[in-house]
Amino acid sequence: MSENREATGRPPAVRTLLRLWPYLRPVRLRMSLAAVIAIVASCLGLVFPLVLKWMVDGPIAHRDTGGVWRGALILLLLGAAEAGLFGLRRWLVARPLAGIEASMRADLYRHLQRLPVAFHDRWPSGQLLSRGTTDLMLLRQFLSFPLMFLLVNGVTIVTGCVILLLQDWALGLLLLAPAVPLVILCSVFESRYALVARRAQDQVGDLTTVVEEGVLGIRIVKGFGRHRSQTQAFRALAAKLRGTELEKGRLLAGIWSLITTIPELAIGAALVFGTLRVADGGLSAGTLVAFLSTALALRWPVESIGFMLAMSQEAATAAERFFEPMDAREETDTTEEDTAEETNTAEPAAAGCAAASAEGGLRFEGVSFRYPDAGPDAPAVLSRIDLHVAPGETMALVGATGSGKTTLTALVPRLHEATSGRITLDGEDITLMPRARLRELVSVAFEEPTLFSASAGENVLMGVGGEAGDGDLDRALDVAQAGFVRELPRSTDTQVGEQGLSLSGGQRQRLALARAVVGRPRFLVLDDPLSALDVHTEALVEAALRRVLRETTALVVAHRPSTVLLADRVALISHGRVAAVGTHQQLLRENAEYAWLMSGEEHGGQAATVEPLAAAQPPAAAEPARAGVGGGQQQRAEEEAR
Ligand SMILES: Nc1ncnc2c1ncn2[C@@H]1O[C@H](COP(=O)(O)OP(=O)(O)OP(=O)(O)O)[C@@H](O)[C@H]1O
Repeated sequence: MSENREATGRPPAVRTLLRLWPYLRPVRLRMSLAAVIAIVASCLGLVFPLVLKWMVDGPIAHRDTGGVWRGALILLLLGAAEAGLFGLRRWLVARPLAGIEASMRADLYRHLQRLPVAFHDRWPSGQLLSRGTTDLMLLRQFLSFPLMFLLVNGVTIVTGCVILLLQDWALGLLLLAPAVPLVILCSVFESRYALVARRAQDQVGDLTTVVEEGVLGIRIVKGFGRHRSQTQAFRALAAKLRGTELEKGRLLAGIWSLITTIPELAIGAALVFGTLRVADGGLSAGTLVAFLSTALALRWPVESIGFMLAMSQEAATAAERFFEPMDAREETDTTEEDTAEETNTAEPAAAGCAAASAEGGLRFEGVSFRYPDAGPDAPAVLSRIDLHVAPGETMALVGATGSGKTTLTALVPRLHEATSGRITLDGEDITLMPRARLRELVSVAFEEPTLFSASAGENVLMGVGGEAGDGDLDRALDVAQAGFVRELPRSTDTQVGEQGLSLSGGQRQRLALARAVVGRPRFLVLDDPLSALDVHTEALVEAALRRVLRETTALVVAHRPSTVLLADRVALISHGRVAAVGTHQQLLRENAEYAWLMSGEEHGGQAATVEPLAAAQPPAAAEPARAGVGGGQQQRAEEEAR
């Protein structure tokens, strides 16, 4: 990831940094005031040499002790004022900068939530994580320090140079001569450092991804004894990052030594030249002292330019990385207005399907789909799907692994957008509906149940957006046979831990199912939601689900016959097309592929000889071994790895 980006053209650092203006705008007055205060404080430092000149040529030359004390007092007051003003600047910027960082982070998070699933399929989560943490921290540091001090030090250097030239133009020119090579060196350094800084920050993102995967996949890592290879992969990335950081260090050391040495040589030359002129009587000792003190006072502003340029480059890189995901287009209609509109217009999902028109139910009309990152020449995952699930009907989707069942279900809540064709809910095109309304109408539960670091109850109630009462929670838990929650130490208030990993797979699946049904959705999309349950629990969940399915229009991906028996009709998906639609019995009799899929036989088995399953049989008893398609491609890959 990191290497590719270096090759691409980058906008100039200044242009990237200017994009931060909308965040700075609200605090511009406070920041400007802080900058003025810092400039005054910094220029006060240049008054010290002038006081020294006055002391050397005046009270010290005339042995006036009172004058020396007065000079010392002035120096003390100047020092106190300088320190006080710098402290005031710090106080002025601390609060607005923390605010800017917080609002940028909030914007990024809000935006990520609204980006399409296709975006998240492409982007490693560690990259996003590092942009929301490390990069924003770098930006805050930049706004707090280099942004202001490049200006402050610039003004101080210009003022100091004017003072130097006014004191003695010949010495002044001698001292300023290195400015030209320094500017050239700085610009070369800047362009080199920009590339290395980008590489380092991308590598931090890659490293974060590896750490995250290692932590989340700890069971697989341990289960397959992969900790060594994981550690090696981590070490390799960490070594790469270390190399890049060392490269940064080398560049910084190079520019720092040049920025320090060249002015020091100029000061040395000015000292020799100035001393000769004092000896000749062409220059007063006080003027030479003042000149050299001014030159020394300018050392820090000049020397600091090197690392402030480095920090600015890192900030430009951080801003570029921040705006990359921010520039990605959000799902088009997920706006606040939609939410408001939805609140006003959406009928309660609990209204059931009574209002369904003749066009009602869920309808796919000539729907095709190709994953956006698959490329234009890749074959479509779904081709010309025509399917109608009547109001109140449950349709099972059956098909071999990779045939496109999950993809088809993902199109209903618009997790992906159909490439062509249209999908309607009760006659209404889903692309014309506000997403918030669509997602209230449609509830989903996926095979891989995702839970959040919240209480079990909160996880379930996510399915209704927080307006449900205890009755709904209890009903949903009963339907999903998730009564185990009540046995937990703090009942439904028990925290389920990160991603619900403190629960078993079956328990997580039941909570995810409870979340899907708690809002009594009009349309229910279930992607093999019972796969992790033992046969007894599955039979209980199915019995309860049957009642829920009577009140809703449902699309259920099914791998095993017992789940298929929940459905009124079955659609067989084969290579991204609807190969057949009918009842379970019909398809068993008439469709060899379906019969084979339901038989659980190895590929090549005699599909035609498969005994049809009796629909009247109780689900658990009707179930043979899990159908051959059960685990999916990922699971198969894991088995192969084993
Ligand atoms: N994000 C993605 N980007 C590109 N291709 C994808 C993506 N997700 C799935 N695919 C591909 O789309 C095809 C259909 O996948 P899908 O998950 O819909 O199959 P499925 O029928 O649900 O399989 P299973 O029964 O194993 O869950 C597969 O070839 C898969 O490799």
